[in-house]
Amino acid sequence: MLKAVILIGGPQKGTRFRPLSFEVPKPLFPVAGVPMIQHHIEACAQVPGMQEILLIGFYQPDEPLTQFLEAAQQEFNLPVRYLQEFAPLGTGGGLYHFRDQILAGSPEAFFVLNADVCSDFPLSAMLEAHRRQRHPFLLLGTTANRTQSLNYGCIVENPQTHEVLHYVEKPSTFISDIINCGIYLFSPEALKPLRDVFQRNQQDGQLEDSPGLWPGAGTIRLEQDVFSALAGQGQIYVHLTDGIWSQIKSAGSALYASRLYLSRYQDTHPERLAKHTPGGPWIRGTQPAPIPNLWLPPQPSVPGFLTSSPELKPQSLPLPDQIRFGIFAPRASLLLLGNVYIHPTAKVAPSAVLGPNVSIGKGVTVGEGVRLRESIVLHGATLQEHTCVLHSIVGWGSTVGRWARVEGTPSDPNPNDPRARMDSESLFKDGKLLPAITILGCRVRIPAEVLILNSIVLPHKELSRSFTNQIIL
Ligand SMILES: Nc1nc2c(ncn2[C@@H]2O[C@H](COP(=O)(O)OP(=O)(O)O[C@H]3O[C@H](CO)[C@@H](O)[C@H](O)[C@@H]3O)[C@@H](O)[C@H]2O)c(=O)[nH]1
Repeated sequence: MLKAVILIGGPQKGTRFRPLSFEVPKPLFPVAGVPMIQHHIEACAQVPGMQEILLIGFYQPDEPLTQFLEAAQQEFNLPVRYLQEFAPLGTGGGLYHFRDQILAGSPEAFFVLNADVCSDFPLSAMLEAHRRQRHPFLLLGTTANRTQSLNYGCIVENPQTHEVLHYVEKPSTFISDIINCGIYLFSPEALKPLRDVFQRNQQDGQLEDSPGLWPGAGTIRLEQDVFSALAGQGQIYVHLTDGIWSQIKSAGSALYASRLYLSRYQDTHPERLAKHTPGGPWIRGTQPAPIPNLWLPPQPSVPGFLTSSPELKPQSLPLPDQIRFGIFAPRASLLLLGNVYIHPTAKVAPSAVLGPNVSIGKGVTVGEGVRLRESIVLHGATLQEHTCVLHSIVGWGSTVGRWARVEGTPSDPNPNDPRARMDSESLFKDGKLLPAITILGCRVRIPAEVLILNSIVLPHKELSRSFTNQIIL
Protein backbone atom coordinates (compact mmCIF):
# COMPACT_ATOMS: atom_id res chain seq x y z
CA MET A 1 0.00 0.00 0.00
CA LEU A 2 1.25 3.46 -0.91
CA LYS A 3 0.46 7.05 -0.02
CA ALA A 4 1.37 10.44 -1.42
CA VAL A 5 1.94 13.81 0.20
CA ILE A 6 1.79 17.06 -1.77
CA LEU A 7 3.50 20.04 -0.13
CA ILE A 8 1.31 23.00 -1.02
CA GLY A 9 2.91 25.70 1.16
CA GLY A 10 0.73 28.64 2.12
CA PRO A 11 -0.18 32.26 1.50
CA GLN A 12 3.27 33.65 2.34
CA LYS A 13 4.71 31.47 -0.38
CA GLY A 14 4.15 32.10 -4.08
CA THR A 15 4.96 35.81 -3.92
CA ARG A 16 6.48 35.70 -7.42
CA PHE A 17 3.07 34.54 -8.56
CA ARG A 18 1.35 37.81 -7.74
CA PRO A 19 -1.06 39.26 -8.75
CA LEU A 20 -2.47 35.87 -9.79
CA SER A 21 -2.19 34.36 -6.31
CA PHE A 22 -4.43 37.12 -4.87
CA GLU A 23 -7.50 35.41 -6.28
CA VAL A 24 -6.84 31.71 -5.89
CA PRO A 25 -4.25 29.75 -3.86
CA LYS A 26 -1.29 29.13 -6.16
CA PRO A 27 -1.65 25.30 -6.05
CA LEU A 28 -5.13 25.70 -7.57
CA PHE A 29 -4.07 28.01 -10.39
CA PRO A 30 -5.18 26.39 -13.66
CA VAL A 31 -2.34 24.99 -15.72
CA ALA A 32 -3.43 23.43 -19.03
CA GLY A 33 -7.04 23.81 -17.93
CA VAL A 34 -6.90 22.06 -14.55
CA PRO A 35 -5.62 23.13 -11.11
CA MET A 36 -1.83 22.88 -10.85
CA ILE A 37 -1.95 20.04 -8.29
CA GLN A 38 -4.53 18.04 -10.19
CA HIS A 39 -1.67 16.91 -12.43
CA HIS A 40 0.08 15.56 -9.32
CA ILE A 41 -3.06 13.85 -8.05
CA GLU A 42 -3.76 12.26 -11.45
CA ALA A 43 -0.23 10.86 -11.54
CA CYS A 44 -0.45 9.51 -7.97
CA ALA A 45 -3.88 7.97 -8.57
CA GLN A 46 -2.46 5.96 -11.46
CA VAL A 47 0.13 4.20 -9.31
CA PRO A 48 -1.25 0.76 -8.39
CA GLY A 49 -1.77 0.44 -4.64
CA MET A 50 -2.21 4.17 -3.99
CA GLN A 51 -4.39 4.40 -0.90
CA GLU A 52 -4.54 8.06 0.05
CA ILE A 53 -3.29 11.48 -1.00
CA LEU A 54 -2.55 14.10 1.67
CA LEU A 55 -2.04 17.78 0.95
CA ILE A 56 0.04 19.50 3.63
CA GLY A 57 0.19 23.26 3.85
CA PHE A 58 -0.63 26.32 5.91
CA TYR A 59 -3.52 27.78 3.90
CA GLN A 60 -6.81 28.31 5.72
CA PRO A 61 -9.09 25.65 4.27
CA ASP A 62 -11.29 28.02 2.25
CA GLU A 63 -14.08 27.27 -0.19
CA PRO A 64 -12.03 26.76 -3.37
CA LEU A 65 -9.73 24.32 -1.57
CA THR A 66 -12.64 22.39 -0.01
CA GLN A 67 -14.45 22.21 -3.35
CA PHE A 68 -11.30 21.04 -5.07
CA LEU A 69 -10.77 18.26 -2.50
CA GLU A 70 -14.36 17.03 -2.85
CA ALA A 71 -14.14 17.02 -6.65
CA ALA A 72 -10.76 15.23 -6.59
CA GLN A 73 -12.03 12.51 -4.22
CA GLN A 74 -14.97 11.86 -6.50
CA GLU A 75 -13.00 11.89 -9.71
CA PHE A 76 -10.18 9.65 -8.51
CA ASN A 77 -12.17 7.55 -6.07
CA LEU A 78 -9.46 8.00 -3.43
CA PRO A 79 -9.33 9.86 -0.12
CA VAL A 80 -7.69 13.24 -0.79
CA ARG A 81 -7.33 15.16 2.50
CA TYR A 82 -5.88 18.49 3.54
CA LEU A 83 -3.74 18.67 6.70
CA GLN A 84 -3.15 22.21 7.88
CA GLU A 85 0.09 23.16 9.63
CA PHE A 86 -0.39 25.53 12.58
CA ALA A 87 2.52 27.61 11.21
CA PRO A 88 4.87 27.23 8.22
CA LEU A 89 6.89 24.15 9.17
CA GLY A 90 9.18 24.07 6.15
CA THR A 91 9.41 21.29 3.59
CA GLY A 92 10.01 18.58 6.24
CA GLY A 93 8.21 19.86 9.37
CA GLY A 94 4.73 18.96 8.12
CA LEU A 95 5.85 15.44 7.24
CA TYR A 96 7.07 14.89 10.81
CA HIS A 97 4.12 16.67 12.45
CA PHE A 98 1.59 14.55 10.54
CA ARG A 99 3.64 11.34 10.69
CA ASP A 100 0.85 9.35 12.34
CA GLN A 101 -1.56 10.23 9.54
CA ILE A 102 1.03 9.39 6.90
CA LEU A 103 1.92 6.06 8.47
CA ALA A 104 -1.67 5.05 9.32
CA GLY A 105 -2.41 1.73 7.60
CA SER A 106 1.35 0.96 7.32
CA PRO A 107 2.20 2.09 3.80
CA GLU A 108 5.19 0.41 2.22
CA ALA A 109 6.41 3.86 1.07
CA PHE A 110 5.06 7.34 0.37
CA PHE A 111 5.67 9.86 -2.39
CA VAL A 112 6.36 13.48 -1.48
CA LEU A 113 5.77 16.04 -4.22
CA ASN A 114 6.37 19.78 -4.28
CA ALA A 115 3.18 21.42 -5.52
CA ASP A 116 4.98 23.96 -7.70
CA VAL A 117 6.55 21.61 -10.21
CA CYS A 118 5.36 20.47 -13.60
CA SER A 119 6.42 16.97 -14.59
CA ASP A 120 5.40 13.77 -16.27
CA PHE A 121 5.85 12.28 -12.77
CA PRO A 122 7.66 8.99 -13.44
CA LEU A 123 6.30 7.58 -10.18
CA SER A 124 6.03 3.95 -11.27
CA ALA A 125 9.68 3.95 -12.39
CA MET A 126 10.67 5.44 -9.03
CA LEU A 127 8.67 2.78 -7.24
CA GLU A 128 10.41 0.05 -9.20
CA ALA A 129 13.81 1.52 -8.33
CA HIS A 130 12.78 1.78 -4.67
CA ARG A 131 11.58 -1.83 -4.55
CA ARG A 132 14.95 -3.02 -5.86
CA GLN A 133 16.98 -1.36 -3.11
CA ARG A 134 14.53 -0.14 -0.41
CA HIS A 135 16.65 2.85 0.62
CA PRO A 136 14.93 5.36 2.90
CA PHE A 137 15.13 8.30 0.47
CA LEU A 138 14.81 8.31 -3.32
CA LEU A 139 15.01 11.70 -5.06
CA LEU A 140 14.01 12.39 -8.65
CA GLY A 141 16.82 14.22 -10.42
CA THR A 142 17.21 15.89 -13.78
CA THR A 143 19.86 18.09 -15.38
CA ALA A 144 20.22 21.84 -15.68
CA ASN A 145 22.95 23.97 -17.18
CA ARG A 146 25.77 25.25 -14.97
CA THR A 147 24.32 28.68 -14.29
CA GLN A 148 20.76 27.62 -13.73
CA SER A 149 21.68 24.67 -11.51
CA LEU A 150 22.48 27.22 -8.78
CA ASN A 151 18.74 27.90 -8.37
CA TYR A 152 18.03 24.32 -7.29
CA GLY A 153 19.15 21.64 -4.92
CA CYS A 154 22.30 20.14 -6.49
CA ILE A 155 23.17 16.47 -6.29
CA VAL A 156 26.52 14.71 -6.68
CA GLU A 157 25.87 11.02 -7.30
CA ASN A 158 27.89 7.88 -7.60
CA PRO A 159 27.19 7.14 -11.28
CA GLN A 160 27.35 3.36 -10.73
CA THR A 161 25.05 3.07 -7.72
CA HIS A 162 23.19 6.41 -7.94
CA GLU A 163 23.86 7.02 -4.27
CA VAL A 164 23.75 10.72 -3.38
CA LEU A 165 27.27 11.48 -2.18
CA HIS A 166 26.85 15.19 -1.70
CA TYR A 167 23.83 17.50 -1.65
CA VAL A 168 23.87 21.31 -1.57
CA GLU A 169 20.72 23.38 -1.65
CA LYS A 170 21.00 26.34 -4.06
CA PRO A 171 24.81 26.52 -3.95
CA SER A 172 26.61 29.76 -4.67
CA THR A 173 29.11 28.09 -6.99
CA PHE A 174 28.77 25.19 -9.38
CA ILE A 175 28.51 21.78 -7.72
CA SER A 176 26.73 19.51 -10.17
CA ASP A 177 24.39 19.70 -13.12
CA ILE A 178 22.06 17.15 -11.52
CA ILE A 179 19.27 18.97 -9.76
CA ASN A 180 16.56 17.98 -7.31
CA CYS A 181 13.11 17.90 -8.97
CA GLY A 182 11.20 18.16 -5.67
CA ILE A 183 9.66 14.71 -6.25
CA TYR A 184 10.59 11.99 -3.75
CA LEU A 185 9.78 8.48 -2.63
CA PHE A 186 10.37 7.86 1.07
CA SER A 187 10.16 4.65 3.04
CA PRO A 188 8.65 4.85 6.56
CA GLU A 189 12.20 4.86 8.04
CA ALA A 190 12.72 8.27 6.44
CA LEU A 191 10.77 9.76 9.31
CA LYS A 192 13.46 8.77 11.85
CA PRO A 193 16.02 11.35 10.66
CA LEU A 194 13.21 13.93 10.73
CA ARG A 195 12.59 13.03 14.38
CA ASP A 196 16.30 13.48 15.10
CA VAL A 197 16.25 16.95 13.52
CA PHE A 198 13.12 17.85 15.51
CA GLN A 199 14.73 16.74 18.79
CA ARG A 200 17.97 18.54 18.02
CA ASN A 201 16.07 21.73 17.21
CA GLN A 202 14.15 21.31 20.46
CA GLN A 203 17.34 21.03 22.52
CA ASP A 204 19.02 23.95 20.74
CA GLY A 205 15.91 26.08 21.25
CA GLN A 206 15.71 25.24 24.94
CA LEU A 207 19.32 26.27 25.44
CA GLU A 208 18.58 29.69 24.01
CA ASP A 209 15.01 30.15 25.17
CA SER A 210 12.96 29.70 28.30
CA PRO A 211 12.01 26.10 29.13
CA GLY A 212 8.92 24.61 27.48
CA LEU A 213 8.18 23.54 23.97
CA TRP A 214 10.18 25.69 21.58
CA PRO A 215 7.92 26.65 18.67
CA GLY A 216 10.77 26.84 16.14
CA ALA A 217 11.52 23.15 16.72
CA GLY A 218 8.74 22.15 14.35
CA THR A 219 10.44 23.70 11.34
CA ILE A 220 12.46 21.21 9.33
CA ARG A 221 14.14 21.94 6.01
CA LEU A 222 14.09 18.67 4.17
CA GLU A 223 16.86 19.75 1.83
CA GLN A 224 19.43 21.23 4.25
CA ASP A 225 18.57 19.40 7.50
CA VAL A 226 18.10 15.95 5.98
CA PHE A 227 19.47 15.57 2.44
CA SER A 228 22.68 17.56 3.00
CA ALA A 229 23.20 15.97 6.40
CA LEU A 230 22.66 12.36 5.26
CA ALA A 231 24.36 12.48 1.85
CA GLY A 232 27.15 9.96 1.52
CA GLN A 233 25.77 7.66 4.23
CA GLY A 234 24.07 5.13 1.98
CA GLN A 235 20.55 6.38 2.71
CA ILE A 236 19.76 8.75 -0.16
CA TYR A 237 19.62 7.75 -3.81
CA VAL A 238 18.72 9.59 -6.98
CA HIS A 239 16.57 8.40 -9.87
CA LEU A 240 17.41 10.36 -13.01
CA THR A 241 14.80 11.35 -15.56
CA ASP A 242 14.94 13.07 -18.91
CA GLY A 243 11.17 13.52 -19.01
CA ILE A 244 9.46 16.89 -18.88
CA TRP A 245 10.09 18.92 -15.77
CA SER A 246 9.88 22.58 -14.83
CA GLN A 247 9.33 24.66 -11.72
CA ILE A 248 6.25 26.88 -11.51
CA LYS A 249 7.38 29.92 -9.57
CA SER A 250 6.13 32.81 -11.68
CA ALA A 251 3.26 33.51 -14.05
CA GLY A 252 5.69 33.12 -16.98
CA SER A 253 6.63 29.65 -15.82
CA ALA A 254 2.93 28.74 -15.45
CA LEU A 255 2.48 29.56 -19.12
CA TYR A 256 5.48 27.42 -20.02
CA ALA A 257 4.20 24.56 -17.83
CA SER A 258 0.83 24.86 -19.53
CA ARG A 259 2.56 24.33 -22.87
CA LEU A 260 4.35 21.22 -21.56
CA TYR A 261 1.18 19.68 -20.16
CA LEU A 262 -0.92 20.57 -23.24
CA SER A 263 1.58 18.84 -25.51
CA ARG A 264 1.54 15.84 -23.18
CA TYR A 265 -2.25 15.69 -23.48
CA GLN A 266 -1.75 14.40 -27.04
CA ASP A 267 -0.83 11.09 -25.36
CA THR A 268 -2.46 11.27 -21.96
CA HIS A 269 -5.73 13.20 -22.43
CA PRO A 270 -6.47 13.78 -26.13
CA GLU A 271 -10.10 14.46 -25.14
CA ARG A 272 -8.97 17.63 -23.37
CA LEU A 273 -7.54 19.13 -26.57
CA ALA A 274 -9.83 21.22 -28.74
CA LYS A 275 -10.12 20.04 -32.31
CA HIS A 276 -11.02 22.10 -35.29
CA THR A 277 -14.62 21.25 -36.11
CA PRO A 278 -16.82 22.74 -38.83
CA GLY A 279 -18.43 25.88 -37.41
CA GLY A 280 -16.00 25.92 -34.46
CA PRO A 281 -12.99 28.16 -33.87
CA TRP A 282 -9.86 27.65 -35.94
CA ILE A 283 -7.28 25.77 -33.92
CA ARG A 284 -3.75 26.53 -35.05
CA GLY A 285 -0.52 24.82 -34.21
CA THR A 286 3.04 25.62 -34.96
CA GLN A 287 3.12 23.11 -37.80
CA PRO A 288 0.54 22.45 -40.49
CA ALA A 289 -0.95 18.99 -40.32
CA PRO A 290 1.07 16.53 -42.40
CA ILE A 291 -2.04 14.79 -43.71
CA PRO A 292 -2.05 14.49 -47.50
CA ASN A 293 -4.85 13.18 -49.70
CA LEU A 294 -7.61 15.04 -47.97
CA TRP A 295 -9.35 17.85 -49.63
CA LEU A 296 -12.26 19.53 -47.89
CA PRO A 297 -14.06 22.72 -48.90
CA PRO A 298 -12.32 25.88 -47.68
CA GLN A 299 -13.41 27.65 -44.49
CA PRO A 300 -14.94 30.91 -45.65
CA SER A 301 -15.61 32.09 -42.09
CA VAL A 302 -11.95 32.24 -41.08
CA PRO A 303 -10.94 35.91 -41.11
CA GLY A 304 -7.73 36.97 -42.72
CA PHE A 305 -7.60 33.82 -44.82
CA LEU A 306 -8.36 33.97 -48.52
CA THR A 307 -11.17 31.77 -49.62
CA SER A 308 -10.50 29.71 -52.70
CA SER A 309 -11.17 31.38 -55.98
CA PRO A 310 -11.10 30.05 -59.54
CA GLU A 311 -7.87 31.99 -60.27
CA LEU A 312 -5.97 30.21 -57.50
CA LYS A 313 -4.42 26.95 -58.51
CA PRO A 314 -4.43 25.11 -55.22
CA GLN A 315 -2.09 22.32 -56.22
CA SER A 316 0.58 24.78 -57.32
CA LEU A 317 0.97 26.06 -53.75
CA PRO A 318 2.98 24.16 -51.11
CA LEU A 319 0.85 22.35 -48.53
CA PRO A 320 1.38 24.88 -45.70
CA ASP A 321 0.13 27.68 -47.94
CA GLN A 322 -2.82 25.63 -49.07
CA ILE A 323 -3.80 25.30 -45.43
CA ARG A 324 -3.07 28.95 -44.66
CA PHE A 325 -5.15 30.23 -47.53
CA GLY A 326 -8.02 27.94 -46.71
CA ILE A 327 -7.64 25.94 -49.91
CA PHE A 328 -6.72 22.75 -48.18
CA ALA A 329 -8.42 22.03 -44.89
CA PRO A 330 -7.27 18.81 -43.23
CA ARG A 331 -10.14 16.69 -42.02
CA ALA A 332 -11.30 17.95 -38.66
CA SER A 333 -11.31 14.63 -36.84
CA LEU A 334 -7.64 14.09 -37.69
CA LEU A 335 -6.50 17.53 -36.69
CA LEU A 336 -4.98 17.50 -33.23
CA LEU A 337 -2.85 20.56 -33.61
CA GLY A 338 -2.48 23.64 -31.59
CA ASN A 339 -2.63 22.23 -28.08
CA VAL A 340 -5.64 24.26 -27.09
CA TYR A 341 -7.85 23.60 -24.08
CA ILE A 342 -11.34 25.11 -24.08
CA HIS A 343 -13.57 24.65 -21.03
CA PRO A 344 -16.93 23.25 -22.14
CA THR A 345 -18.77 26.32 -20.78
CA ALA A 346 -16.65 28.83 -22.74
CA LYS A 347 -18.23 30.55 -25.74
CA VAL A 348 -15.78 30.89 -28.58
CA ALA A 349 -16.80 32.55 -31.86
CA PRO A 350 -16.23 30.38 -34.93
CA SER A 351 -13.97 32.95 -36.55
CA ALA A 352 -11.55 33.10 -33.59
CA VAL A 353 -8.10 31.65 -34.29
CA LEU A 354 -6.56 29.87 -31.31
CA GLY A 355 -3.21 28.24 -30.62
CA PRO A 356 -0.68 27.03 -30.08
CA ASN A 357 -0.63 26.73 -26.28
CA VAL A 358 -3.91 28.31 -25.31
CA SER A 359 -6.04 27.48 -22.33
CA ILE A 360 -9.51 28.98 -22.02
CA GLY A 361 -11.29 28.75 -18.66
CA LYS A 362 -14.84 28.35 -17.47
CA GLY A 363 -17.43 30.83 -18.77
CA VAL A 364 -14.94 32.77 -20.93
CA THR A 365 -16.30 34.62 -23.97
CA VAL A 366 -14.10 34.91 -27.06
CA GLY A 367 -15.52 37.22 -29.75
CA GLU A 368 -15.41 37.10 -33.54
CA GLY A 369 -12.00 37.44 -35.16
CA VAL A 370 -10.01 37.13 -31.92
CA ARG A 371 -6.42 35.87 -32.25
CA LEU A 372 -5.12 34.07 -29.19
CA ARG A 373 -1.80 32.27 -28.81
CA GLU A 374 0.55 31.23 -25.99
CA SER A 375 -1.92 32.50 -23.40
CA ILE A 376 -4.15 31.53 -20.51
CA VAL A 377 -7.58 33.13 -20.24
CA LEU A 378 -9.07 32.64 -16.81
CA HIS A 379 -12.63 32.03 -15.61
CA GLY A 380 -15.26 34.53 -16.76
CA ALA A 381 -12.99 36.79 -18.85
CA THR A 382 -14.25 38.40 -22.07
CA LEU A 383 -12.19 39.04 -25.18
CA GLN A 384 -14.24 41.27 -27.41
CA GLU A 385 -14.20 41.11 -31.19
CA HIS A 386 -10.85 41.20 -33.00
CA THR A 387 -8.67 41.43 -29.90
CA CYS A 388 -5.23 39.94 -30.18
CA VAL A 389 -3.78 38.28 -27.07
CA LEU A 390 -0.24 36.86 -27.28
CA HIS A 391 2.04 35.54 -24.50
CA SER A 392 -0.29 36.77 -21.78
CA ILE A 393 -2.48 35.71 -18.88
CA VAL A 394 -5.90 37.34 -18.74
CA GLY A 395 -7.26 37.33 -15.18
CA TRP A 396 -10.62 36.21 -13.85
CA GLY A 397 -13.53 38.34 -15.05
CA SER A 398 -11.33 40.77 -17.03
CA THR A 399 -12.49 42.38 -20.26
CA VAL A 400 -10.35 43.23 -23.26
CA GLY A 401 -12.05 45.75 -25.58
CA ARG A 402 -12.50 45.39 -29.34
CA TRP A 403 -9.37 45.55 -31.51
CA ALA A 404 -7.14 45.87 -28.43
CA ARG A 405 -3.79 44.06 -28.41
CA VAL A 406 -2.43 42.49 -25.23
CA GLU A 407 1.05 41.14 -25.73
CA GLY A 408 3.96 39.91 -23.66
CA THR A 409 7.46 38.61 -24.28
CA PRO A 410 8.09 34.93 -23.61
CA SER A 411 10.93 33.99 -21.28
CA ASP A 412 11.14 30.34 -22.27
CA PRO A 413 14.26 28.26 -21.74
CA ASN A 414 16.87 28.56 -24.46
CA PRO A 415 15.71 26.06 -27.12
CA ASN A 416 19.30 25.51 -28.27
CA ASP A 417 20.43 24.29 -24.87
CA PRO A 418 18.89 20.91 -24.03
CA ARG A 419 19.68 21.38 -20.35
CA ALA A 420 18.22 24.88 -20.12
CA ARG A 421 15.47 25.46 -17.57
CA MET A 422 13.11 28.32 -17.05
CA ASP A 423 15.03 31.18 -15.44
CA SER A 424 13.90 31.98 -11.95
CA GLU A 425 12.83 35.35 -13.15
CA SER A 426 13.37 38.54 -11.31
CA LEU A 427 10.97 41.23 -12.49
CA PHE A 428 13.56 44.01 -12.55
CA LYS A 429 17.11 44.57 -13.73
CA ASP A 430 18.97 47.81 -13.03
CA GLY A 431 15.72 49.33 -11.77
CA LYS A 432 13.90 48.57 -15.02
CA LEU A 433 11.03 46.16 -15.58
CA LEU A 434 12.29 43.31 -17.73
CA PRO A 435 10.18 42.36 -20.77
CA ALA A 436 8.04 39.41 -19.75
CA ILE A 437 4.60 38.01 -20.32
CA THR A 438 1.73 40.43 -19.82
CA ILE A 439 -0.54 39.69 -16.88
CA LEU A 440 -3.96 41.19 -16.33
CA GLY A 441 -5.10 40.70 -12.72
CA CYS A 442 -8.71 39.87 -11.97
CA ARG A 443 -11.54 42.14 -13.18
CA VAL A 444 -9.28 44.45 -15.16
CA ARG A 445 -10.88 46.43 -18.01
CA ILE A 446 -8.87 47.19 -21.12
CA PRO A 447 -10.54 49.70 -23.46
CA ALA A 448 -10.94 49.18 -27.21
CA GLU A 449 -8.08 49.75 -29.64
CA VAL A 450 -5.18 50.06 -27.18
CA LEU A 451 -1.90 48.19 -26.80
CA ILE A 452 -0.84 46.65 -23.49
CA LEU A 453 2.71 45.38 -23.94
CA ASN A 454 5.00 43.65 -21.42
CA SER A 455 2.97 44.94 -18.50
CA ILE A 456 1.45 43.72 -15.26
CA VAL A 457 -1.93 45.19 -14.43
CA LEU A 458 -3.08 44.78 -10.85
CA PRO A 459 -6.65 43.64 -10.08
CA HIS A 460 -9.69 45.89 -10.60
CA LYS A 461 -7.87 48.45 -12.78
CA GLU A 462 -9.82 50.20 -15.48
CA LEU A 463 -7.31 51.47 -18.05
CA SER A 464 -7.99 54.31 -20.44
CA ARG A 465 -4.95 54.17 -22.74
CA SER A 466 -2.04 52.06 -23.98
CA PHE A 467 0.79 50.96 -21.66
CA THR A 468 4.20 49.47 -22.41
CA ASN A 469 6.70 47.96 -19.94
CA GLN A 470 4.85 49.03 -16.82
CA ILE A 471 3.39 47.66 -13.63
CA ILE A 472 0.04 49.36 -13.28
CA LEU A 473 -0.81 49.61 -9.59
N1 LIG B 1 3.49 22.40 3.87
C1 LIG B 1 4.46 23.25 3.60
N2 LIG B 1 4.94 23.32 2.37
C2 LIG B 1 5.95 24.18 2.14
C3 LIG B 1 6.51 24.99 3.14
N3 LIG B 1 7.50 25.72 2.59
C4 LIG B 1 7.54 25.37 1.28
N4 LIG B 1 6.60 24.44 1.01
C5 LIG B 1 6.33 23.80 -0.28
O1 LIG B 1 7.48 23.07 -0.61
C6 LIG B 1 7.80 23.18 -1.99
C7 LIG B 1 9.22 23.76 -2.14
O2 LIG B 1 9.17 25.08 -1.80
P1 LIG B 1 10.35 26.11 -1.56
O3 LIG B 1 10.71 26.12 -0.13
O4 LIG B 1 9.88 27.39 -2.17
O5 LIG B 1 11.61 25.55 -2.31
P2 LIG B 1 12.06 25.78 -3.83
O6 LIG B 1 12.76 27.06 -3.99
O7 LIG B 1 10.89 25.49 -4.71
O8 LIG B 1 13.11 24.61 -4.01
C8 LIG B 1 12.72 23.28 -3.83
O9 LIG B 1 12.25 22.72 -5.03
C9 LIG B 1 13.22 22.65 -6.10
C10 LIG B 1 12.54 21.99 -7.27
O10 LIG B 1 11.47 22.74 -7.70
C11 LIG B 1 14.43 21.85 -5.66
O11 LIG B 1 15.43 21.86 -6.67
C12 LIG B 1 15.00 22.42 -4.37
O12 LIG B 1 16.04 21.57 -3.95
C13 LIG B 1 13.93 22.50 -3.31
O13 LIG B 1 13.49 21.23 -2.93
C14 LIG B 1 6.70 24.04 -2.59
O14 LIG B 1 5.72 23.20 -3.15
C15 LIG B 1 6.13 24.80 -1.41
O15 LIG B 1 4.76 25.09 -1.58
C16 LIG B 1 5.97 24.90 4.46
O16 LIG B 1 6.37 25.58 5.39
N5 LIG B 1 4.97 24.01 4.63
